[in-house]
Amino acid sequence: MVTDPSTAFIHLDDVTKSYRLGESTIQAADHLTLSIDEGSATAIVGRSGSGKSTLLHLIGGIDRPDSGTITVDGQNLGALTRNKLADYRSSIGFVFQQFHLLPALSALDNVLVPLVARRVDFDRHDAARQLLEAVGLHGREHAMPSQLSGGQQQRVAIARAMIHRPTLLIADEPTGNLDTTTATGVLDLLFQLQQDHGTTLVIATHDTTVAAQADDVIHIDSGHIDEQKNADARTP
Ligand SMILES: Nc1ncnc2c1ncn2[C@@H]1O[C@H](COP(=O)(O)OP(=O)(O)OP(=O)(O)O)[C@@H](O)[C@H]1O
Repeated sequence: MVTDPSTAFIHLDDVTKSYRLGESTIQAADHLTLSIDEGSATAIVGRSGSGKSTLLHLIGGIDRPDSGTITVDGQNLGALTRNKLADYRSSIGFVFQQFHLLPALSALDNVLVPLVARRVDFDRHDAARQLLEAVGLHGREHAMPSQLSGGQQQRVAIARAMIHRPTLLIADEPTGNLDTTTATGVLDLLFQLQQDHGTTLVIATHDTTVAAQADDVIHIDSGHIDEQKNADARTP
């Protein structure tokens, strides 16, 4: 668990983000201060509308805060130019509730999408095949998304999120569209990949069982932190 913000991989200091909705203002991030360790798995839990996605969007550089600072891997996101922020965003692996696979591309080609126009020092096809095998889809490389179940499509999406070897993986309700058994398999896979690759995982979920697998759990309500605690459930 993080004790020193100066050594944290992700640090938010007094971050706010509000949205105007007609006459009213919604405080989606309400003076958030938190730290996340490199290589850890952090669950963001809270009821619908509590601000989980907002927090992930701020960490992922998809949204900019109204005030406060966000530092990731030593970079102050607020100080980055538009191009540098785009580079930062593309360095992250994102997994969403909707799988967002390209329907005209095979599983293998979907996994390769993040590497289009990117120079890499590894064999991209080998890497994609290995990842599809790691997510349990060996033999389904050439299947089209429409030929895969929801759980299998999410596995492809996870492989796609990992293909560029991100140091940070952000997952927003990744099991929201899956039945309980399939969801458990997908979560186990995310945590396994996180451990195997030393990736920092930040996962937002309604699913309280996720908390038991995470290193840290941040409870949010109405945009502010109710509690940040070490789940202390993982065997060393
Ligand atoms: N673009 C937007 N414009 C206006 N209000 C927004 C916008 N995005 C989010 N909100 C509001 O901000 C609050 C937090 O939303 P957010 O999506 O972060 O919650 P959440 O915890 O991820 O919810 P869910 O679990 O339902 O996805 C909500 O009240 C939501 O309606």
